[in-house]
Amino acid sequence: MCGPFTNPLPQMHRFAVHTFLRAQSNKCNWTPKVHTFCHASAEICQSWVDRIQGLIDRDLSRPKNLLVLINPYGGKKAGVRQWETVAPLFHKAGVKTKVLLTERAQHAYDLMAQSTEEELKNLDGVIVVGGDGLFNEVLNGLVMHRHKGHPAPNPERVLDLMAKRWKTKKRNNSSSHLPSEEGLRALSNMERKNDQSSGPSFDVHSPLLTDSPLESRAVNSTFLPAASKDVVGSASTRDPGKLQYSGSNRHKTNAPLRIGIIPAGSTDTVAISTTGSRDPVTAALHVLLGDSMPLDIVKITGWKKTPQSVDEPPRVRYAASFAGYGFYGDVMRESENARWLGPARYDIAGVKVFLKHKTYQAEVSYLDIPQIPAGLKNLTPRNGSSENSKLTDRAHRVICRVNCGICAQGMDLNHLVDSDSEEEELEEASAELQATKPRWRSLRGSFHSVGGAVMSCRNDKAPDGLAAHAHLADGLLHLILIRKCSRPSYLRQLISLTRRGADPFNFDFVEHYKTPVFTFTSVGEESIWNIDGELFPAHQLTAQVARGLVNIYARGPED
Ligand SMILES: Nc1ncnc2c1ncn2[C@@H]1O[C@H](COP(=O)(O)OP(=O)(O)OP(=O)(O)O)[C@@H](O)[C@H]1O
Repeated sequence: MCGPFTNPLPQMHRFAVHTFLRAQSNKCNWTPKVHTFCHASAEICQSWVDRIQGLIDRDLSRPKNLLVLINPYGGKKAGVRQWETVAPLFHKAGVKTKVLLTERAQHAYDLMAQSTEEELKNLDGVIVVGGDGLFNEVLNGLVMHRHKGHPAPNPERVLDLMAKRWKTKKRNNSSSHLPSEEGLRALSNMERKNDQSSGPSFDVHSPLLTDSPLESRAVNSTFLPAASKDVVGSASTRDPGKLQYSGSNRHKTNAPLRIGIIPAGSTDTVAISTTGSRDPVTAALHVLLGDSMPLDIVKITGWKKTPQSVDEPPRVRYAASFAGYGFYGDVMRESENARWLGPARYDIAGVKVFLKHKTYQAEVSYLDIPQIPAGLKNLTPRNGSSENSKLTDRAHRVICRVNCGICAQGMDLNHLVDSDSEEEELEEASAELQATKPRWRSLRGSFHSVGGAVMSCRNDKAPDGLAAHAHLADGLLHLILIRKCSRPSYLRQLISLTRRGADPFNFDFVEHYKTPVFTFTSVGEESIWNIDGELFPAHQLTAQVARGLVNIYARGPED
């Protein structure tokens, strides 16, 4: 805000400029700061005010019209209070807000899904005052019927074609790529014998997708420089009531619709992973300054709720942070029965599920991209050896922060996913070309958990996140497999997540791969998927990254 007022001392005139300060302890946490300027001449003061206001008004990335959705029952039921804390900032910045309290689960989803394109065009953004669940509802409501992505590869088809191609290759070429022992193990996996073994199985060149799993959607990946944008703005109004978009007489910015999140949930993973902070005022400042960045989203397709299900169409859900099976699904299922305990329900459910120490048989396939741009290159395992991949991964760990070079590279992996390539063609291709080809790899075993993290998934319990060096907009997710291990070993792994700087992948029962897509098939007793904190039963599942599918009011963590 900036505006002149008269000094009690007769000859001085002053005006105030509202901006913010970074906290010394954690520079991701911002506090509002007011600078006061004065001059003896009222005209000069006014000219400065006009000049600053003119610059603010010309910044089209700043929102003017927002829809605010508050979950009054999320987290510690502090949603309304959090909004009341930050609403004066929106008022000062002159941002119009339409505020709605959600009345039930799925309310936010319905509002977004039922909004017409015209209504959405008249909004600069949707602000979620709640947790990851509410964010997920808004995300799904916005993209479910609007996102025209590539069809999900069916897990069964991936496995069958891999087996078929491998058999063909073996018949045609006695000097197969694979050591015979490994190949035989892989083949026996494919034939679904009751194999309890663990370890990497086999790979087949050329993905089996009918189309690329990657989004080539042009994203607004302008990572806005902090310094030029840090004056908040001017007068505002709060406009509570029903959902009515004011289409006329408004100043539409040129930025795409963005989603903002004022954290008021139990875990607030999305807010912490995208801004580094759980502070509502910081979150509000990111919105008011017009911060903008694309965010990768995982499209989850589930087939068959149970192995027995028949004639069920596949179900789709989009996730912004994490899809986890086994331990993560069981904890979520257990905690849903104890919502009345508030955020403490996760701890209690976690202990209960940990003590049961269950494992689940599954087959997991992922697309290995052997050649990806510099900076990411060595993060992807190249030879299936988990030991090797762990070493390269540790050596090239890059945390996603504000102005992230990796996310800004504009990586387009579509050319790597060439479904027309015939196996023979590939055989003839140079070694160099072969090295650039994506390939499916498949694993089978008993897992405590199977997880896909598309962002770091930082939270209070895991300060570095489940996947500390996952990027917000690189088009890849982190596939994390926890194989069967002893209870004390698993406990050590879980504890490593709670310690800053520890390495939760440095265990011989943990496997970790970066990929744009993976498929999953359960082979025995079933757990349930936990997708951004919501339960999702699926016997078979595909997770594919849609690169930069949505834009958010954030710039990435500064720390
Ligand atoms: N008025 C309401 N009454 C009951 N449930 C609601 C209402 N509004 C929203 N919900 C549901 O509450 C769920 C959880 O909300 P939210 O994500 O805000 O809090 P949380 O689960 O405590 O936090 P987190 O997801 O960060 O752990 C949402 O998925 C939504 O379906």
